[in-house]
Order: sequence, then structure tokens, then C-alpha cells
Amino acid sequence: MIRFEKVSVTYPGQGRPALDDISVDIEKGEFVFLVGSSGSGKSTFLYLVLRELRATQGRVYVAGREVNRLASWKIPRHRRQIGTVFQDFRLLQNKTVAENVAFALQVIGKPRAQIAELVPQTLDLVGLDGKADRMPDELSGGEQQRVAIARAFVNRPQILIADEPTGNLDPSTSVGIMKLLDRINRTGTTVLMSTHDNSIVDQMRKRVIELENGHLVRDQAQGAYGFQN
Ligand SMILES: Nc1ncnc2c1ncn2[C@@H]1O[C@H](COP(=O)(O)OP(=O)(O)OP(=O)(O)O)[C@@H](O)[C@H]1O
Repeated sequence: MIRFEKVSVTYPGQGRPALDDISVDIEKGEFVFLVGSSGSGKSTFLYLVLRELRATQGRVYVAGREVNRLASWKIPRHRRQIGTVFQDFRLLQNKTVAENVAFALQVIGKPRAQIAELVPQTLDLVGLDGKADRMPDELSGGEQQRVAIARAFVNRPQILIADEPTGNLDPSTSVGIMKLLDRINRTGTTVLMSTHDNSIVDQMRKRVIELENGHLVRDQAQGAYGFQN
């Protein structure tokens, strides 16, 4: 589903590459944690998948397409198959919960009847039934993140990218968010999540890819946050 072949990225004016000769293969339906200290290259990795950024060298394939070579008019369609969730939720503050989720479908031209069906269904899935008419600032952080996940998932993307999704949440709320991401993964969605949260990585025991100064230093099935034999 996601394949990096000898990928390097050097930002303009930087001597040292942010990613250096990364090769990795992520299969459809996998759940992968991307870990590493600040500046190790995690966001750069995610930006490549989204084609927010192009590799300086090497090839990035997403769902069978080499994204570096995508014509610019094809990029929106490419991004449509990837749902994204961020640490800071990024909800539209002047729209209700249901409107935030519906908006993701409106911008891609989904018919009204389909939106009316998918939005409540997805709010139900993320545990927000009954909160459809609330405004984002009337919700807890965990609930806001659930809205963001509903918005990312409502179009049933093949891939869900979560960049530090629990970074602003307390530990017990984070556990609920992880259960939800796990449930989404079980529907067949490939989940790629960057995190600094060692207890979550240790609890989930999923594949762990660790970056250090732009190098891939560990790729371990059912791994922990720090290396353990
Ligand atoms: N737009 C940019 N221009 C120049 N250098 C950049 C740019 N974005 C990132 N970098 C550099 O690339 C390296 C990797 O950064 P990246 O943001 O991918 O790390 P990260 O692992 O996501 O860090 P964090 O955990 O703090 O989000 C760092 O050395 C960073 O300073």
C-alpha cells in the first residue's frame, strides 16, 4: 500500500538530509507506528505519503502509484484516499460536529442523500451519537479528536495517517482514541501513526518503524516504543 524505495529528502539550504535512503514496505491493512525523537524525520515521512512533499531521491509508491510522478491535477484525487488526523484536531470552529464531518464529503461532491446517510453512521462509529449538533468548543479534547477521526474516515479512505493524534490528550482519553483507531484498522484501513507516546506503543504491540536523524534504525513487528529483545 505504501512503499519507499531508497528515499531521501534534503530540504533546500540544508546540508544533512531529513530522510536518508529509506526503504520500507507497508501492506494494505497494517497498523504502523512511526517513532523517533523530535527532528528524526517522522513528519517528512508522512508528507511524502500525502505528496505534500516530493522525494529528492528515490521512489514513493502509494496504492500502486509513484506519487513523485503524479501530475498536479491528480494530487487531490491521490489525497482523497488518505484520511488525516493531527494533534491539534483542526476542526472548523463555526460548524457543528455533523457539519464538520459533512464538509469533508461536500468538498468532494458527494450527493446530499449519501452525506445524510454517512455522517450519522460515522458519528455513531466514533462514539459521538447524540453530539451531532454541538459546536467543537463544547466538546472535550478527546471528543474533538473523535470528530476529526470521523471527518478523516467518513469517505472510507484506504489509508489513515495520524500525526501525534494523542499528543494533546490525557492518558485515559488517549486509550479510547487508540481503541477507535484500532477499530478503523480492523475495517481494512491501513493506519500509519507518528507518536512520542511510549505507553501507547508498548500497549498496542503493532509494527514499529523508528527513525533517527533521518535513518531507519528499526523496523519491528509487534514492537515496543524503545527497543526490547
Ligand atoms: N521545511 C523545512 N525546511 C528545512 N528543514 C526542515 C523543514 N522541515 C523539516 N526540516 C528538518 O528536517 C528534519 C526532520 O524534520 P521532521 O519535521 O520530519 O521531524 P519529526 O520527526 O516529525 O519531528 P517532531 O517529532 O518534532 O515533529 C529536522 O532536522 C528538521 O529541522
